[in-house]
Amino acid sequence: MRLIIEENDAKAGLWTARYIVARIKEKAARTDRPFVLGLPTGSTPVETYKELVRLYEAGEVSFRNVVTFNMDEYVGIPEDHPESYHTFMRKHFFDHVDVPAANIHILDGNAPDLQKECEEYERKIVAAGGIDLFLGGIGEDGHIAFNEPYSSLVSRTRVMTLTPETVAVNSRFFDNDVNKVPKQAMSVGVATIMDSHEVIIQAFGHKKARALKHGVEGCYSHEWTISALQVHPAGIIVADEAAVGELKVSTYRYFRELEKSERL
Ligand SMILES: O=P(O)(O)OC[C@H]1O[C@](O)(CO)[C@@H](O)[C@@H]1O
Repeated sequence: MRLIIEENDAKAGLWTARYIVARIKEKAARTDRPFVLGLPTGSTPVETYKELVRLYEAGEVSFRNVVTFNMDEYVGIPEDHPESYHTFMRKHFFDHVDVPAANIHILDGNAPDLQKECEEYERKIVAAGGIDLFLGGIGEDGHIAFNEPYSSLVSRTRVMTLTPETVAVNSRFFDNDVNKVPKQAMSVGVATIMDSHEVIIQAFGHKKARALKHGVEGCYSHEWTISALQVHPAGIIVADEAAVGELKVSTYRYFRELEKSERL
């Protein structure tokens, strides 16, 4: 696992966006096959999307040959609801870049058969050749996508019941009213994410520090689903200084030194 520590979320967003662009270009240079990108929503990736849009507008990258799979969506709210992940993605990314509509995949939280929708999503990922790079964030309880604590670490896309903690945290997007927050979501599983060739998890702010500590220094455990990244061959955590605030000094220094030597 690599741990990239940047001063703040804006710098971490730049690092991540540039890394993604480099990967897209690298694949384009060796094959015509599309780059398959897993994408998150939430406040965490906003700076990354801003930079990806900026790089697109500057002519540094095209998303014409990129296929996307979003990690999750609420169950039961209209697709055009201001807080649906469909709306989020259009607002922050898809409306500003050249990714073809046919290449975009987001789970349908209103599908007549949710289970079937989840199974088809897994099949579509396989048909696309698997995910090259999955970008994600973490919840304060260490969840990745909506894989709440005690989710199976070999889970696949399915309907999840959100914990009261996640409902409370997400109520900030629903007039601070927990009753307005959907109680269920569809989410890729931990194994869906871990099957990706590369995984980048972003963590910003002190509110994520406990989750990050468990993810980096804790045991591989379903209690903190972020810990699954420990067994991924190419996992990267991109954090700001606040999010690494609970790490041991020795852990912090080790990862810092590692990155210095990687750059040599
Ligand atoms: O970036 P935020 O808003 O803190 O949200 C964190 C996490 O919540 C989710 O949006 C949903 O669980 C994840 O996809 C994300 O990683």
